[in-house]
Amino acid sequence: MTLDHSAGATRVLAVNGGSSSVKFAVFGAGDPPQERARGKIERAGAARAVLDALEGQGALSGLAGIGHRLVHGGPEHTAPALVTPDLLRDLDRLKALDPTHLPAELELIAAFAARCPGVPQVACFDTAFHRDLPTVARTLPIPRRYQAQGVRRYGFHGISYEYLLEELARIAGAEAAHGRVVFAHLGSGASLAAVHNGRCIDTTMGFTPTGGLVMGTRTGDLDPGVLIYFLRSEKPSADQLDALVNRESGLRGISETSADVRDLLAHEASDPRAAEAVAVFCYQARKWIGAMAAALNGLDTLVFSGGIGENAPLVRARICEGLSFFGVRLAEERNSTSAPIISEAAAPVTVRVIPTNEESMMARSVFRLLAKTSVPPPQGPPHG
Ligand SMILES: Nc1ncnc2c1ncn2[C@@H]1O[C@H](COP(=O)(O)OP(=O)(O)O)[C@@H](O)[C@H]1O
Ligand SMILES: CC(=O)OP(=O)(O)O
Ligand SMILES: [Mg+2]
Repeated sequence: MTLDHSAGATRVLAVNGGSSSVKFAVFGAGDPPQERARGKIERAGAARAVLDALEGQGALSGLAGIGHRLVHGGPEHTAPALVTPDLLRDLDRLKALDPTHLPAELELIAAFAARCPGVPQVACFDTAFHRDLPTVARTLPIPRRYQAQGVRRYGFHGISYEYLLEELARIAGAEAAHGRVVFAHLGSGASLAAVHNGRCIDTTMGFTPTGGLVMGTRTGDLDPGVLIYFLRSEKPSADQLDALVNRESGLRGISETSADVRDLLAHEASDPRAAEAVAVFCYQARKWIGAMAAALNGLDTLVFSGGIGENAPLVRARICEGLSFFGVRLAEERNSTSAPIISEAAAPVTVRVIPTNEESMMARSVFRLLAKTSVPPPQGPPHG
């Protein structure tokens, strides 16, 4: 990638540390921020390797700020926040809530602090979008004393949802964005959010990103009795149980071959296990969309996003197949090309495909926070 290193360039780097890869993008100032470069480091391994790769691509010079996706903010962190020693101490205590994402994300922040001293870092929380979940949606039916420990439903993918909501307002207008909207973020992690008047009123993931809809390698919601059965029959350790529900299950577990919907679609004609995995995914997504629409007392807009939602017309068609009873009707041709609107013109529910951009949302948050707190950009001429 090539970056504009001209003097005075104000750039923000957004780092999206996922469960299996690190995505990053560099943005110049603007509303929306202007994307200058982007990349993805697969199976990133160590934080140092990520930093070396970014440095090699010139992404670390002349930065005014760095935004990080933090999957979990716990009950207290409900807005993007400047990274400080206090915040880091606090987040360290939250690691147990999401061992799949949080430790690696904190490691990245530490590595950036060492490599880019003086550049402010901003933590953007996936849970923040869901901060106003109504009590009925956030309460877990377990003894009340656990609430004090923060054991409740949080919801995730919030950076993506915030971006999609802003995009929906930009593309379709404020009225549509304030209507009853279900966002379907279907990637290797997958969830849905029910949003009305810009407020998230329910979502499928709960206490951790393991909950809700079946995913690439995660179970989604599981009858707790299944875990009790495993605990008694196989006596797994906590780590083994974690690996079972987060890495060995979902589409990978059902198909016994792959967590990737592309592979499963390619083999569904010849391998019934692949066909079953895709069928379970589509069936569950349909059921959950129905549940979210019930929480909203109806549906005006359905938005597909994420790697699967943006790129798999067949999956979208199968999900929507059984939803015609409440007005979801796809236009086959538009769906096959992943057009911005894929529903029939006269259908009561407008179905859209909006590519998500968590990095852009993070950059927006960093620019906004830097403007508000007037943290001075690092001095010295840009290099690289
Ligand atoms: N053309 C495609 N057809 C079907 N599925 C796709 C396609 N492209 C990507 N995907 C799915 O999207 C998933 C990745 O989605 P993405 O949102 O990038 O995930 P994450 O950010 O969680 O790593 C892949 O595992 C794959 O299943
Ligand atoms: C929150 C979450 O599940 O993130 P990802 O889909 O990136 O794994
Ligand atoms: Mg993702």
